[in-house]
Amino acid sequence: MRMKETSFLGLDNFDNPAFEASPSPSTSTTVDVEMNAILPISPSEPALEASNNLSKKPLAVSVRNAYKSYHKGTPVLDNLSMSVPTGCIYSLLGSSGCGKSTLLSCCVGIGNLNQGEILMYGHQPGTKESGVPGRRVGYMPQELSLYNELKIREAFNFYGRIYGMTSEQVEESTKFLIEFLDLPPERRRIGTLSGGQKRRVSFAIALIHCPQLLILDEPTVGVDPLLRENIWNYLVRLVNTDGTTVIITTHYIEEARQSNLIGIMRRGRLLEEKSPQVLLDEYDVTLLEDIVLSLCRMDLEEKKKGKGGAGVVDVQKQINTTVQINSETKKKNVFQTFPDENEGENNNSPARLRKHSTLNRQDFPVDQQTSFFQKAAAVLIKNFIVMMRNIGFLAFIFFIPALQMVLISLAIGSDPKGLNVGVVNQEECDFEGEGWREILNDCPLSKDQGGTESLSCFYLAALPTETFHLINEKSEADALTRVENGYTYGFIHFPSNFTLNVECRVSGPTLGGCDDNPLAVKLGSKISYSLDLSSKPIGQTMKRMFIETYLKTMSKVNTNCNSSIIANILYELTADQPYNFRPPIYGKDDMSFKDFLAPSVLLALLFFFPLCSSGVTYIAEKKSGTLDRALVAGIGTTEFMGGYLLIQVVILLGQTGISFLILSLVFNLEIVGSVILALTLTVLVGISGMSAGFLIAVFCSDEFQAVLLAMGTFFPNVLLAGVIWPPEGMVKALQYVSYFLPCTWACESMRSIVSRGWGIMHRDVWPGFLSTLAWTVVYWILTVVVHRIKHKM
Ligand SMILES: Nc1ncnc2c1ncn2[C@@H]1O[C@H](COP(=O)(O)OP(=O)(O)OP(=O)(O)O)[C@@H](O)[C@H]1O
Repeated sequence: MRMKETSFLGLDNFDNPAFEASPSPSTSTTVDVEMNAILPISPSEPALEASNNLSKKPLAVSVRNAYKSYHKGTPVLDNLSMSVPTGCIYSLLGSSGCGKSTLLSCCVGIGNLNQGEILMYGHQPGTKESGVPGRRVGYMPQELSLYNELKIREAFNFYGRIYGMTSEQVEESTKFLIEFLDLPPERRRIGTLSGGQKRRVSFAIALIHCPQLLILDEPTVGVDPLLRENIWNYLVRLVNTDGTTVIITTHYIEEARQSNLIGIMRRGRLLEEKSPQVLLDEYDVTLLEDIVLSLCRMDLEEKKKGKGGAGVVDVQKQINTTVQINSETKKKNVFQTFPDENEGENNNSPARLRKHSTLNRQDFPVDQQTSFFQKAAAVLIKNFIVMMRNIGFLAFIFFIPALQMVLISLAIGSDPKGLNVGVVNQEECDFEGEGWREILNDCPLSKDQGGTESLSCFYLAALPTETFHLINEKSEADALTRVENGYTYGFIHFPSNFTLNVECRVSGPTLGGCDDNPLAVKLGSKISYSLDLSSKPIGQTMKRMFIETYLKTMSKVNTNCNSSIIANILYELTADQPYNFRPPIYGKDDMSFKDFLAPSVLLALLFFFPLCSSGVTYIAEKKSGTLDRALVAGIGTTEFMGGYLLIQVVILLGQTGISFLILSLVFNLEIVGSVILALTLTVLVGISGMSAGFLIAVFCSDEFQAVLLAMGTFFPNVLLAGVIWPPEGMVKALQYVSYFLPCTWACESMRSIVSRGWGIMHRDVWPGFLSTLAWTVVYWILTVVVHRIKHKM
């Protein structure tokens, strides 16, 4: 025989308009549970009367034909209907994984159904009228969902602020909850508490604002029996005196006797929804556990048989077996029914403790909303405390971009040093002898003037000692072997009579001693370089240095030889070329690659670090459940992220200031234009990076994924945005791609400010600001939209 699913309280008719608003669960679909032997016995009269009273109350929560599956897999909620009247304790029971937490998360609005409807006080969660999320509900998720860095009092303050409580109200509530739940002192940091203590703090947070609706996912796990008893007594009292509605899940089945209604779930369906007594009467058992245990057994058996849908096993048979086992092992109900709260109050009785707190629901009217600024301030203060608790990490975060800049400045852009270069000099010059560099003060062309008469010696002496380490070679063959063996980066060759040939070339054969063959003179006056150019930066440095030194040498010859005729001609011929570089309009003659790199790398770093930090922090909040909890408490996406944004901006200001200070003081980066403009652009780029981090975080469920994604975007951004090489050097197609990257315009703008001194109105400057702002807006819109879609809020 097929049995109708859950008839609410066992009754089919409801006079209450709230029930009429939605289809009666009694008319909902049937479950495929074969109840061969079940012939429910009529419940006792008092049980039925209690059920009748409940059915007259309006519904706090109404779920109709809920269907949900994760990733289009097996349904977690399968056509489930549930009705929770106001002012009652509703216990959701069922085996592990049957969908209890999923159902609760959909009720509070952090999960969403694929089909069906949930109404909270007659309205969909997420609407203002439902009051959920918001101060109407106190939610305790299954995970602890606590900020380990906060002290107990600070955690209470955080949620108190979200609910719009005054500090006196929070104080009063805190005092009561600490005493009632036997919590450690309020100054204890949550991270140092035991698992059970943390769970109690989590429970206390749900209670702090005396909510109208309490949704508690396994609040009594890890709590000792005495305290469990107190908690249940307290819940009963809340229901009886304040009219609070409580939905609770528990695996301590017998606890649920204290509830007014029990919903038994199995595989995403609600099999029963009745008062405990009605259930016990109907199934003719003494323990609720017997009913649930048998359902769990059925699950296990079906899993073994590989069955998918709801059971086809004989429930009554299962229950009978369970009862047999239970009666052998447990002669007595281990979980005593709690004493009435008014009977014999002991010192720890919640009824007595409750008298310490004068707070009540009227202090927090549901229709009064906490303002945006109050909520954002709550997040901001919480973030600030968390940040200050990790002071070492904070210092690291402050200095990390500056440290990276120091590394980059030390490692990139400077000329290579200590390069081994061989010298094959067939002219006389003992350049390894002592004091040979002093010849730089000589005139190499005239012995009369005390010169060496060796232009080669003069040239070698002028080569920068920091860059080159010269090694005397006997022959070109030896020098070549050393290059081939990797000892030297090349060698310089001077032919014999190099100086004479140079003079002959300048003054002609009249000088005397010159070769008659002009070609021989020409060849004899040439310096030859044989170089290892496999390393472009080293090869280019060597070439540049050799030519620059040659030009300098000739200029020195001219000066040192008192502008003798030959020296003059020599200088005219070699050093003074028919072109002229006037002083640079922007930049400097001796500008290094570092000067090009520093401003743009700083921007790239200050985009990347906030991106990672905001992304990872936000994901950590998501994973720990604190984000969901804050959302249920009434924090909106914008308020939550706004609170983060402000704190990140403070960090960003620190990072930017330190980086600029180090760059200009230690590495002499000269900012020609407005420093304020450069700083503003950097901070804007950082905010843009942070916003990109939030966007990444809404897509990723794991920090590792987020960091991988961030790194994946970092390199294209650095490579294509003109950070280390100007876009003009890229192939045309990539240049177009480059214009659509978040840092390209900003980098160009930054260079124009730093090296050219241009202002905001310049056509190369304002696009950097505009594109950064535009990207930030795009990130925020996408983040909020995706977040809302995911949470359906
Ligand atoms: N985010 C998720 N993605 C995929 N599957 C999920 C997700 N959350 C829950 N589930 C699956 O949905 C099913 C129901 O999970 P749920 O947490 O609602 O069960 P439960 O009844 O609360 O279990 P328990 O009593 O052990 O807490 C489980 O099979 C679980 O693996």
